[in-house]
Amino acid sequence: MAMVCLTDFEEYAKEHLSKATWDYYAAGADECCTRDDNLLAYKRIRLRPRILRDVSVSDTRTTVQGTEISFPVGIAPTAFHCLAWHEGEVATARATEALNTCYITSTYSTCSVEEIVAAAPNGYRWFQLYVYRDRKLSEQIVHRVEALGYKALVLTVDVPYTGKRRNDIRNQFKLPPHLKVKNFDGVFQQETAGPEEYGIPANTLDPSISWKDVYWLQSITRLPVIIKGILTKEDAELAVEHGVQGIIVSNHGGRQLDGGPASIDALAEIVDTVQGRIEIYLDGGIRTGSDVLKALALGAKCVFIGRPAVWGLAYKGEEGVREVLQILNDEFRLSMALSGCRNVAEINRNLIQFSKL
Ligand SMILES: Cc1cc2nc3c(=O)[nH]c(=O)nc-3n(C[C@H](O)[C@H](O)[C@H](O)COP(=O)(O)O)c2cc1C
Ligand SMILES: CCCCCCC(=O)C(=O)O
Repeated sequence: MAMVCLTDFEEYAKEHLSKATWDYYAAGADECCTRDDNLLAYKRIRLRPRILRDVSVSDTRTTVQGTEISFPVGIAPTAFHCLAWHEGEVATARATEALNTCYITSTYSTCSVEEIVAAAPNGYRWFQLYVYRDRKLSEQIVHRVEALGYKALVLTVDVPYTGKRRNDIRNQFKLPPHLKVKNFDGVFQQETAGPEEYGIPANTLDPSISWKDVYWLQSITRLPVIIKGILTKEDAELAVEHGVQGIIVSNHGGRQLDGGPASIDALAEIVDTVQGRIEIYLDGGIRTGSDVLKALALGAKCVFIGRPAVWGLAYKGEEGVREVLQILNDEFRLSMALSGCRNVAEINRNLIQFSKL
């Protein structure tokens, strides 16, 4: 079967994964309004293409946190890759190394960070962190990833509690016993008396985290800290004031608060507030190269894909993720050229038709 666009991978994954696994990856919170709007919002945005600009050569390279990547699309942190493909995050890491882009490894990976780095030693990676009630646990993983050469910490701030995902509840979804959250093998896997979520003790994440924990994190690491899950200009301003190096505008793929904005709709006010003081990235609903172009035109430095990477894994492991990234890269290059941009520096807000917003 010829895979032409990311939806082809989605259809393949839906057909080939077990229902419970598919439902977990696809899930949005409650009525899934925000999840669905993440995609629809791109379709409401229209572009203003420029013509006759000699687009015979185009360059999709950019930098994130000072490091060059081949195009402005990376992989967002998603949990449990071994559910989609037996090699799990090792395959994802190899694909992103091959395509020279950024892979944000989830705290809840089913391969350990050591296995991931060994499999793709030259890959460019950030580590996504959840803050635990037991700060020592978070501190230990921070020091491990620092020693392994991870280049930034992505602090996820939109999960004080897990959103209500109806099908996961109906399916009583949990990680099967042969898979583990490998970074915490022997810690999370201990018998616990309390309730579990997804096979993980439910009370591990700390719902009391606050801005002072950003200072705490900065005090235990020399890595740049990037906050993932900001949707308002007020919080963006606080992030800058707290000295972080980046923001990922994100609603967690619509899996947390239902009724919040599509991430692309939240981007402009954040960009306008931050005024270039730190880098702004975005995830949520990116499915085509023109989505990438729109996000960059509205001020994102780079975007990240969540579910499409998992669909690629379900299709053919490393090769599948490579194909997903390559298709997005090709589509992005074409959209750039068709709108008159020769490189990412030429992408700006003039490309957006505001009267249609
Ligand atoms: C199955 C799944 C698991 C996820 N796991 C994590 C996670 O462990 N940590 C995290 O910060 N975000 C997690 N996310 C959110 C993603 O990082 C990202 O925000 C979202 O998937 C982007 O939307 P998209 O799937 O439409 O690209 C997860 C999302 C999905 C779909
Ligand atoms: C106990 C919390 C599990 C969170 C799993 C990963 C995640 O963020 C998701 O959206 O799913």
